[in-house]
Amino acid sequence: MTHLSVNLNKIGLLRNSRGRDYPNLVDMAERTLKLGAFGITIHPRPDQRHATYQDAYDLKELMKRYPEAELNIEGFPDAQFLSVVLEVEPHQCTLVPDDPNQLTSDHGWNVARDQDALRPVIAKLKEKGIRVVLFMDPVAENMAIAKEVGADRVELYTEAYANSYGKEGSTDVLNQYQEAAQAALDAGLEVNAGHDLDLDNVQALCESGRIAEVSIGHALTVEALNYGWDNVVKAYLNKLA
Ligand SMILES: CC(=O)[C@@H](O)[C@H](O)COP(=O)(O)O
Ligand SMILES: NCC(=O)COP(=O)(O)O
Repeated sequence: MTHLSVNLNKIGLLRNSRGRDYPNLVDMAERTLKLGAFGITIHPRPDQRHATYQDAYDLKELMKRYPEAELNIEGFPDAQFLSVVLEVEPHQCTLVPDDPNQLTSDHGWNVARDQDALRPVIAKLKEKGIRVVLFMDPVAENMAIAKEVGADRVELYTEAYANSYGKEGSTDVLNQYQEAAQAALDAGLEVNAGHDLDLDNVQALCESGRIAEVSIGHALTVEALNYGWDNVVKAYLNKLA
């Protein structure tokens, strides 16, 4: 079974569009946990275009009432992000090598190049008991160094998989992800996955049993416009059971 962590960035985007607390992100998080989701993910970016740093504190309070569930905070480890994460102490922190001006996340870490910067950051997070995940492209050869710099898990960046799904050559792409996942497991890492996953493509990625957790937000929110939030969350849970 693969755990579902629902990314609420797009709920934050909708909320911020009117400068009011509607929809309330914490209410949506609680609704999602009550439906059976394993966790909640937010990715506060420096411009706080959607999820905010305050959301992290507010969700931390919510999670105290759901001890079985997890909070995952994703982001680039700049000083502000790290200060918030070290205060909030989420169950999991996923480090993403995003530039502040990127539209969205679109690449994984170059751990070999960035290892000197990553090591102390990872160590500081782990001192607080936070599980540390590195957002990575699906390259099997890069998994050992992710372990070596101290990560507990990798999150496979799945946009390429999503783009290939249902098209010619999709099996080769899926095999690349499975090989990268196996290499991570062989290195002593657990494996998460995320970005552009949806109700159509998620099951084929996860049925091998290698993926511990998927974090899904954008497509889930769009699908909810068509089928309803509760129905979509339950549909993901069925696909991942
Ligand atoms: C790291 C990743 O792929 C996603 O978690 C990211 O949170 C998407 O960010 P946006 O919601 O800003 O597109
Ligand atoms: N880490 C992936 C995530 O949290 C959500 O990505 P997406 O489903 O919004 O593309």
